[in-house]
Amino acid sequence: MSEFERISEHIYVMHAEHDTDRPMLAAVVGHSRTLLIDGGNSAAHAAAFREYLEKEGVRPPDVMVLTHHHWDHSFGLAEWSLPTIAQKKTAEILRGFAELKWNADTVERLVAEGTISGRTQNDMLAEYEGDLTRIRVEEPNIVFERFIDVHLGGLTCEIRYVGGDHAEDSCVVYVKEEGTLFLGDALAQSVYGGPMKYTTGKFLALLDTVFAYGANVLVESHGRPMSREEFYGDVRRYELLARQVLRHGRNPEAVEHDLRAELGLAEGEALPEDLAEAIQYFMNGLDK
Ligand SMILES: O=c1ccn([C@@H]2O[C@H](COP(=O)(O)O)[C@@H](O)[C@H]2O)c(=O)[nH]1
Repeated sequence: MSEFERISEHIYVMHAEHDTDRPMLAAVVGHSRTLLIDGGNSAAHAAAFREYLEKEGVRPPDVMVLTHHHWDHSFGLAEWSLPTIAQKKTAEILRGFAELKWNADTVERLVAEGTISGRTQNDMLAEYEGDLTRIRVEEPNIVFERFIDVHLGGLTCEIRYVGGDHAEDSCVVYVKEEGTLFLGDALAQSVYGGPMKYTTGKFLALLDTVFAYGANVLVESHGRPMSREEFYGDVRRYELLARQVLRHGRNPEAVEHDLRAELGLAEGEALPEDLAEAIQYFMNGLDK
């Protein structure tokens, strides 16, 4: 069941849906322009958000930005017929995807070569109801390298390339006057091209970048909007973990031991599952 919400005076969202891996879509509405953040994973996903915005009487999007190239954020692009802003690498990757003839064999080949995962293949099959020939990919047409600002009338969205493990082209979008930072999936581990990983240096540098905004609300594409306090509380656990990995290197037992002490876990109390997985991702990210 799709869930829509006006999260502030100027920001409307369609929340993430996990069944077919639909990320959050957002519309940032200024006096003279509306910016759409991400295009969705399919025409159906895009249409659901557009219909909600119409129903709410919101000024329709004038321009879109992609947070990164992954299918779930970009394959709905064609449905919107909008000027689309993307980082240079995002545009390059989607140009390559746009040239493909999409069908089950193409997706099978992309899985075999590690460009996407078997889980993505399943998510695509679910979203496109088994017919992968319905996939349409379009290339973005406004390309930037490091920063671009979008003025919406009384609101400025600062788009910034940050990279990271999840996708080499990840960007964040800061709605300055609202103090709201859209993180896309920038803080997540890698998902394609081998075992999932976090690279300690990249992760800690990214956290510094994120903290420097001093945002009041932080939004991850597959999560719920969080207050600064909630977000810092959650991500701080990963920061502590990354610092233990810097200290102990390829010694997961020592990492876990000291992390448990820092988190104040009692003897016999289980390490939260997400952190146990993340230890493995950080180990995978260490140089061989
Ligand atoms: O652990 C995971 C998480 C996700 N995937 C697949 O990758 C794509 C892109 O990742 P996002 O975090 O959703 O952007 C996602 O649609 C899943 O199909 C994965 O293989 N393993």
